[in-house]
Amino acid sequence: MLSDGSESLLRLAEMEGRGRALVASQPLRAGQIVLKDSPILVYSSLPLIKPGSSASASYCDNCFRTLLPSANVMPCPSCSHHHLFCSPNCLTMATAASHSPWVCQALSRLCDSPLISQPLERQVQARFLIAAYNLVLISPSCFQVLLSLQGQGSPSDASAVQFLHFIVSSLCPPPSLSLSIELTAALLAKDKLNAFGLMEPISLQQDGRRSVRAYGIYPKASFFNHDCLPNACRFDYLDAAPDQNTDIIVRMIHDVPQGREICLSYFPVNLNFSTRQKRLAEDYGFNCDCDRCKVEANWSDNEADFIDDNGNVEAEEEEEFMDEDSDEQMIASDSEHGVEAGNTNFPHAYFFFRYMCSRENCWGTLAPLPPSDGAPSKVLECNVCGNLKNDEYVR
Ligand SMILES: C[S@@+](CC[C@H](N)C(=O)[O-])C[C@H]1O[C@@H](n2cnc3c(N)ncnc32)[C@H](O)[C@@H]1O
Repeated sequence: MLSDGSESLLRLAEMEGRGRALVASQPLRAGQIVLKDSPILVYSSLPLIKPGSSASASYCDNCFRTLLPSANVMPCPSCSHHHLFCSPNCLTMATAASHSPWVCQALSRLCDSPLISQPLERQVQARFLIAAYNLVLISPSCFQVLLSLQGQGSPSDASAVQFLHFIVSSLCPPPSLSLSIELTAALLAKDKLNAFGLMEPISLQQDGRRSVRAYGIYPKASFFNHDCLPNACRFDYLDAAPDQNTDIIVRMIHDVPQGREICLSYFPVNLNFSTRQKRLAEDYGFNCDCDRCKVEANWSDNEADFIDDNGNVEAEEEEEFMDEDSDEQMIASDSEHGVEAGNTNFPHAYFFFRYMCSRENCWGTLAPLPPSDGAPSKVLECNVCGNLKNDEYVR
């Protein structure tokens, strides 16, 4: 199930109340790469008819690299809806896979349908469905993997499911697959629970907001459960990696012992308690009772304000944990990763100070670069903006 050597670092386990989970099968070190994963599908997060303004970035419709003005961009010769590729190689690869003749025709028909007046979310869901049904044609085994992921569909999504099912089955039914509304519902649920967002370059951030350029389904990384204080985080290098640029890697944020579950945070760690609880219940269908939530559930509104809605640790608290005496206590609570270890009511302040990116409006998480020759790296990398920072705790 887990390949590339990651099977010796992580094992798949069934955990009560959490489903499948990835657990450290040996002690893991800060910065260690515990998983490399390739997507079974990647799809654009842009509207079906892409904005033509020069302010909006354009991405290769195969590898999702940013298309630079100087690039030798190749349009799809068969469709009129702006599918662009960064090289002849990407065009050839796409024509045989993600932009197959059926996808090309299906997207063209959707661009001429009532779907284009629907909200962006609906259009992107349609893009996912087309990519998912295309898997049946280009890689039936990957389609089976997609079906095996968590997610069954819920009544709250019924109207979106009905609409998308009607549009796809009437305008562009996939060959050799009998569509059912149950299949559409299950696929959309799998997308919602498992898709990873691949962000736009930080240089395109507008008003402090950065959008997703594409979504990918990563079959092994889909087994990571959530923790509001994650011990690992994932990185992608869409514009930087010379090949297989849509692969992701997961690196440890700090050391963990054998047997510990390895978790990611499903969203930026700066969100406050009530926002996190709401998102996890509505989008992922569970109530989080991680160590951080156990502590924050008991905070009064006043204490909750230690972290404002933007994730800033407020001055008084920051001073407190930068104090020499409290420093050790917070290191201790972090290494235990439990609420018992600290006797402050903000035991995870240390995590924010050390592992949250300080760049304005970034909210990324920092993980050390991989250890070299067994020694921990002194450099932390942000998984959102890519900034590198010296880790003052590593001497
Ligand atoms: C991406 S999947 C993670 C793998 C999943 N456990 C499985 O069995 O395939 C996301 C789903 O896992 C479950 N999950 C993730 N984190 C959890 C947590 N901290 N507590 C309980 N369930 C969790 C929820 O059902 C969530 O919708």
